[in-house]
Formats: sequence, structure tokens, C-alpha cells
Amino acid sequence: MAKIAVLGAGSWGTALAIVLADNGHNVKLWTHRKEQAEEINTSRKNHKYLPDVTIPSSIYALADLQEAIQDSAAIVFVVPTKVVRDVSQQVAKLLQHKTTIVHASKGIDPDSLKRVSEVMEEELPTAMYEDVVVLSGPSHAEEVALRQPTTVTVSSKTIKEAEYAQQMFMNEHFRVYTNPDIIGVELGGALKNIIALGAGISDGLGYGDNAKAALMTRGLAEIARLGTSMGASPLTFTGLTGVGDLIVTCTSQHSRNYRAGYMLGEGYRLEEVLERMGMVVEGVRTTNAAHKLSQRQCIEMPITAGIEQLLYHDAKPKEVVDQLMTRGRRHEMEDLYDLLGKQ
Ligand SMILES: NC(=O)C1=CN([C@@H]2O[C@H](COP(=O)(O)OP(=O)(O)OC[C@H]3O[C@@H](n4cnc5c(N)ncnc54)[C@H](OP(=O)(O)O)[C@@H]3O)[C@@H](O)[C@H]2O)C=CC1
Ligand SMILES: O=C(CO)COP(=O)(O)O
Repeated sequence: MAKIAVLGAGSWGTALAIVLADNGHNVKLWTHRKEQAEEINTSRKNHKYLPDVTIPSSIYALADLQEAIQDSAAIVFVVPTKVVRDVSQQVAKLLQHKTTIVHASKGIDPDSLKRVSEVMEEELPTAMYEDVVVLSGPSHAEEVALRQPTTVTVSSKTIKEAEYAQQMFMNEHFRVYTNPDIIGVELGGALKNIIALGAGISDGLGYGDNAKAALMTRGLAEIARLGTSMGASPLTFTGLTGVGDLIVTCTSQHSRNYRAGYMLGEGYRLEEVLERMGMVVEGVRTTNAAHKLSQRQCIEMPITAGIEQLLYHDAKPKEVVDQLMTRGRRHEMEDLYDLLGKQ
């Protein structure tokens, strides 16, 4: 079995470390906080992020990054998108052997507008790995850590590294597929968080299932529109990392994006919401990134634009809904008219 470093001891890093430990790997769980490493090693609990879960004794938590990555067959980055560059730079300085690089973050960097694997490629020494692998899909940490049935997808530019990650993570509770479309896999995982904010806002406003279904379906349409303009396959958005993750994030109380959206819908201000959450709400920064990308790619993303207005320009949730509902008339699927040769 392999020695694997998991970087980031939040809810998802801890849950993925448990999957890897269940598979018999020797797992080092790196946290940037020494006291958290001590807490995990002594109490076998991650009280802040996964309080109900007992962490197997085969997982060793530590705050020394050098020791964590030393001789590792794979390094799995599970930190919030906004610190991926910084953590990659730290790893780049310490890495002295060739390894497999995996990440499981769901976001887009609003400064560079790059996907997470692109940011990592800019920082990690190319001689030390083949391709960055992304792991994404409908997978709340709280359920994965309890070994409830979960399916995810791994993707990398070439299949070899994705297949290595597939066999590393896969077990009877955690089924892992491969997909060659890394652009679609990363964009689907990142952009669904915007729609989950929207679904939460809708519920927080007191709207019903019709409104949420509309947001999810029209949200998926704009995700796919942007994604295909950036080189993704439209098919990927029908898969686990597209519609699958959209369903789980828009309908679950586990979702931080949904819960943050709910509070916004109830009228709380963004700063207050983020303070109450105390965990990463990736959709907030991703909304900003996606809005800029939609302008760069000349792609219409009305839901994203509305949520951007709400998050960054003080628009009221109800105003945004009214704006969306009173847009001009549209075909549901423009391409279908071309395909069927109809006017
Ligand atoms: N939770 C989930 O179910 C899933 C999450 N993801 C994705 O995984 C990524 C991580 O999310 P998640 O684990 O849920 O987030 P959490 O909010 O649960 O935890 C974030 C973790 O990152 C740590 N961290 C923050 N800044 C740094 C830094 N500069 N260096 C090192 N560590 C840092 C935090 O430490 P501290 O406690 O000190 O703040 C904390 O341990 C996100 O992109 C998310 O979208 C993907 C699938 C499922
Ligand atoms: O990506 C996730 C589930 O697949 C987790 O979503 P949240 O970050 O909204 O909790």
C-alpha cells in the first residue's frame, strides 16, 4: 500500500483521508495548525469540521509539510481554492521526488480566472509529476466519512494518472469513474456552487420546488454554455460532476453553499453569513470569477449575473428573481432549432 499525503484537514480532506485509510494506505493528514494535528492524533476527532466522525488510528495528522509529503506516492490537495496557489508554492519548495498530484477543490481563481489544476501547474515543478488529477462529483464529506454510498469522477490530461487515482480511492462505498474531459469536470464542480447559492436563496425567500427546479435546470444550461465555450464537452455536464453534483449541492442541508444562500434569502448580509458559516463557501468567489469569464467568453449567464449583483452590489434577492423572471422571450434550447432545421 502507498504512502499518501492529504493536504488540508477541513471536512473534505478528513473524509478523503478516511477513504484512503480504509483502502489500507499509509495516510499523513497535513493541517497548517499544530493544535489541530494534536487534537486529531489524541482524540481521533476533527471537532470543528466533522464532529460526529471517529478518525481511524491509521491516519497520522501533522503540521510539518516536509514530513507529510516526504516519500509520498501521491499528494492530494484538499484546501479552499483561494489558498491552492500558496500551498502549491510551499510544496514546490519542498518536493524532492516524483509523485502523483491530485486535487479535490471546487473553484475558479477570480484573479487569474484559471481552473485549480491550471493554478497548480503554474506553481509545481513539472519534472516532479505527470499530470494533475482532479477528483470531483456529488460527495458531501459528512456522508463519505460515514461510508455511505458515493460516486465521484477523476480526470487528468492523460488517462494514466487518473486511473492511478481511481484505483487509489475506489472501494465498496466510494465508486470512482474516469472522464478524459478535465475542463468540464473542473468547471462543473466549481460552477454548481453558484447555482447552489441560488437554490438556497430561493428557499430562504420562501419559494417552492418549481423555482428550485427552474434554477437548477437553467443553471445547468448556463454552466454548459460557458463550459463548452472554454473547451469542455457538453456531455460532461450531464454526468456526476455536472448534474450529479448540482443535485446534491442544491438539495442538501450539508451544502455550505446552499445554507449560505438560504441565509442570504432570509435577508442576512454576506459578511454575517460567512461569519456564521465558519467554513469555506466556494460559490461566493466563484460567482465573481464566472461572471468575469462570461464577459470574457461573451456567454450569457443571467443567473450568475444576478447572484453577482446580489453578492457584490447589494441587489436584493427579490429584485434579482424579478429580473430573471421578466427577461425577454427565449427558446429553451437554441441549438435544437438549428438541429431540427426549424425557424
Ligand atoms: N466538504 C465537502 O463535502 C466537499 C468539499 N469540496 C471542496 O474541497 C475544498 C476544501 O473544502 P472543505 O474541506 O470542505 O473546507 P472546510 O471549510 O471544511 O475546511 C477548509 C480547510 O482548509 C484549511 N485552510 C485554510 N487556509 C489554509 C491555508 N492557507 N493552508 C492550509 N490549510 C488551510 C482550513 O484550516 P483552518 O481550520 O485553520 O481554517 C480547513 O482545515 C473546497 O474547494 C470544497 O469545495 C469538494 C467536495 C466535497
Ligand atoms: O461539493 C460538495 C458536494 O459535492 C460540497 O458542497 P458545499 O461546499 O456547498 O458544501
